[in-house]
Amino acid sequence: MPLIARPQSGRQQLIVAVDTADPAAARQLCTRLAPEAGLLKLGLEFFVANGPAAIRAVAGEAPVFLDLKFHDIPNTVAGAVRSACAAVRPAMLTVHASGGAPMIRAAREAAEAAGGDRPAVLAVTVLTSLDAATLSETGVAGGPAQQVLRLARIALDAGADGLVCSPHEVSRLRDAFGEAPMLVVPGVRPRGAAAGDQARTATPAEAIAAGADWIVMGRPITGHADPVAAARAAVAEMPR
Ligand SMILES: O=C(O)c1cc(=O)[nH]c(=O)n1[C@@H]1O[C@H](COP(=O)(O)O)[C@@H](O)[C@H]1O
Repeated sequence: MPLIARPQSGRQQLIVAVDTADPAAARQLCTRLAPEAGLLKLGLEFFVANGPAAIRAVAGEAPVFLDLKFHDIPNTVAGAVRSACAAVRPAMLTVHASGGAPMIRAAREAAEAAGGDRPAVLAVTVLTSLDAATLSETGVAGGPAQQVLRLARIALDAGADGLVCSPHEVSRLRDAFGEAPMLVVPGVRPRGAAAGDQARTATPAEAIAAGADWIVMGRPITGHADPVAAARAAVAEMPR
């Protein structure tokens, strides 16, 4: 069962996060941006408002990254992965690495059992919105980089195909785990763009140079007056 191919370079490495509850706006963004990107990411905001059938309706034939960040007991996550595979046929989906090894294993097994082209199971490590102080309030000592490495080891040993991390941890993950894990990297901001609620950020050029396979960008593209031009500018920045 083939997984999504690792992108070579350029626009294949861009994932656009289409975060809106409005199906007409989502459809317009997807139609305009699918030719500019490797995947379209649809997540909680769109899914909760519109459901799984609407994801296929707005994305068409474009590969979809279904970002619902499952985090529950293994049986429930396995069921959610089965349902997601049947309803959306995503190329990628997310679970929280902090759900632990049995949960991640259950997600991988459910993805394998779905048949056809199974989705890549990505484990979200430490959210890019968390800085060291906010993370430590949750009881995690040692800072984001240490926690990302800890969760990455658990996730990869339990069968995750890849990891979601901030640009700040990419080179450390490559040093520790080599080329094998797919690294999907949000928290990416062109120079001068508003960080918003993102805490651990870098530019598209920095994230790709550090070893990201894909970068995820939402608002700097979808909130731009010309989303196609913003997507092309991000791709133009990437080292080849
Ligand atoms: O799993 C994700 O994609 C994700 C993980 C993470 O740690 N941080 C993060 O921002 N994301 C997602 O990446 C996208 C970033 O959007 P912007 O901040 O608008 O570029 C959002 O859809 C987030 O849900």
